[in-house]
Amino acid sequence: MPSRHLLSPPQSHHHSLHLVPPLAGGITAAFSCLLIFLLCFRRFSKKRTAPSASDTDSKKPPHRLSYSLLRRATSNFSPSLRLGQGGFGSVYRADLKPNDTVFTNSNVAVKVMDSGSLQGEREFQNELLLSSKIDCKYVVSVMGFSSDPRKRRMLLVYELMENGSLQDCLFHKKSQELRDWDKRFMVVMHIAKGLEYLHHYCDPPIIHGDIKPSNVLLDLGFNAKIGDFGLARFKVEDNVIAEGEVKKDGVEDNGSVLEETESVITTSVFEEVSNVNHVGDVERSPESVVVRIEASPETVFGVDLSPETEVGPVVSPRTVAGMASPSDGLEKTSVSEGNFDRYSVESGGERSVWKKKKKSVSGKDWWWKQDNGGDGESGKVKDYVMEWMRNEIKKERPKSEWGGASSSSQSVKKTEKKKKKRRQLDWWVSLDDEKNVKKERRRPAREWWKEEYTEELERKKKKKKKQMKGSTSDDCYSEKRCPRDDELYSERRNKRSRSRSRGSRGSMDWWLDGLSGELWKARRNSYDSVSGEIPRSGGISSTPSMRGTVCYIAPEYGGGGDISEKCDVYSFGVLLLVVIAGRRPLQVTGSPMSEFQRANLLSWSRHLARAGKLLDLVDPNIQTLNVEQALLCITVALLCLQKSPTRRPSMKEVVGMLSGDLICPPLPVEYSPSPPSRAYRSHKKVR
Ligand SMILES: Nc1ncnc2c1ncn2[C@@H]1O[C@H](COP(=O)(O)OP(=O)(O)OP(=O)(O)O)[C@@H](O)[C@H]1O
Repeated sequence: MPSRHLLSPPQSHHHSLHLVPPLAGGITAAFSCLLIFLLCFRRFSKKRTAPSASDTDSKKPPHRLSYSLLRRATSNFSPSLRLGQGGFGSVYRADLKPNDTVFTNSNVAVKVMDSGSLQGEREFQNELLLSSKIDCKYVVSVMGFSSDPRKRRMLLVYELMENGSLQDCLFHKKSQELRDWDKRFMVVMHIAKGLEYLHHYCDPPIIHGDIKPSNVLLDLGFNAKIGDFGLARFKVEDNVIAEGEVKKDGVEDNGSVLEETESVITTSVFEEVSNVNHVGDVERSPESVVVRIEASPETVFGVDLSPETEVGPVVSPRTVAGMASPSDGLEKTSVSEGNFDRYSVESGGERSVWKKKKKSVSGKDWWWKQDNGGDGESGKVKDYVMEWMRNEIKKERPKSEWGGASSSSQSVKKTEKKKKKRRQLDWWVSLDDEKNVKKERRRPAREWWKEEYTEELERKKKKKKKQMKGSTSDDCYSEKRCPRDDELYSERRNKRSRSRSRGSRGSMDWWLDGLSGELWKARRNSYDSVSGEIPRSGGISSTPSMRGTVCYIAPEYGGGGDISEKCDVYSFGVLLLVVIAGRRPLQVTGSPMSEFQRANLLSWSRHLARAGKLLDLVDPNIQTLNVEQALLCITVALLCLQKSPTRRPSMKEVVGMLSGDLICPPLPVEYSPSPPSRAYRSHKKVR
């Protein structure tokens, strides 16, 4: 028995040895089948859930091309082939010979970055790095590049968008096609889908950071694509900082590598921002404000774009995010309290350099400062816009009608004195007080303003009453009275500005409602691609800064606050209004006063919403208007423009609402023509 017992195990072992290979093989095969199936399923489901993703099979990284090839293709960068001028370079049409490249499309656009501009270099690198991650038919694709750091040559090759930018088509060419509502709606949908792709289908998600009409390009069929990723960045989850939170070292971290880098910002017109519209003979709109960061790209980015460097997707998001926002710390800190390594401001040859300070103020503070017209540089945005508007009025005002105040130098001096005194008071009133202003001309504006102002005061009173009753509901659309969006947003601001008198939110504050941005460090002006000129000061629409564009930039982002997709959503809201209204966000046209109330598109649209006249916003040039769609678009835009980022819809929701897949919620109470009566009834009950 023992011998049998002893023999049997080897037998069974031998037997099992025979069984193991097929069994293991079977398991491995089954496992690998399962793995393959899962992978396929994931890919398939990703494609199905991302309808906005490109219909191309795979994204090819941008090709390196030789400088001479691109020079030949653009006839030595002939001015006749120039498509437009951006903040940091010119864009040319290029005709590549089929033998020269691997591109199927021989017509391309070549952007020649200005040499010696650090911001230009930053944008060049950003575009390349992000393009390797983007594969969407609603985004302009970067096909190639040419780079020679020693000669400071940086060129980007894009797919050619035959109809240029949306800005040009809307405001300069006034394209006939865009008079068709369906085309406009299609453009809006494409932009929304492009953003939806960036926010929801990119891995990691990408925040564009500078959505505006000049960064939307149109192809032959007026299909819109989002371009210019110079300010874009990857969303880095672990980098999210709670509202107002300051990191241990006192500096908010936005993934910036520049905080540790000694750099110099040189802004030659910094001082001009607050009070100048004209420099020399050139009419300066806010677009013409320049900021340059001067440092070698190597020290700033730590990236070598030497000819041997391959551009591919081997860059970690973290690195890219850092690279995408190298100026964050620098800007942010310099905006608020001069917390910077070295910040140099040149003005009229004068140059001063500050050393690093330790104290830092959060981005929100910056915004409050802006809004409050607080001291420091940031407060100059409002001053500047006020100044700009005054100049606009003067320009628009015919001398025969308004002459008294401006005809004699004496009266000009008096007006100047008055201006200074009344800057903190009421701007509209100061206008009214100007000598020889015909009563009948000023009355409508004044009455209109009074109406607005009284409404505002009444709303504030009501708000206070409600607060005293202890309304705490956070649901905007619930039956209970809920805090309005701007109530939520301004709660903190009110706390900070207790020192200000209660009624000190003057008409200018109301008028500036929704205007945000960083005028003082706006980057170089982009020229109109058609005229090749600096845009007429008919509007402050395209004022790009290193963090976005005035009027398009979300308030929380402008101050160096946390960047999120909701910043893009806000910019999209502005863009949506611009496309529907066919005008710039800030624009004075025609006779001074009658048009003046409409000058700020954002506050005008809010005013119309409250008055229940949303359709008045629609561009009168639009033919075959689809009223329902137009109303839907305006409603979505207003939802996107809510000051509290959390209340703004996501781009997925925006696409859902615009395409009719999602039901659009009603407008927030502050935009409703009449406050919901039930809300008040419920309060009475509480009483
Ligand atoms: N791929 C393209 N196809 C056709 N035209 C283009 C293309 N890219 C740019 N352009 C034209 O060149 C102009 C300048 O573009 P660019 O991206 O350099 O600057 P911008 O976006 O207008 O300004 P900024 O860079 O200051 O934001 C655009 O307004 C557009 O008219």
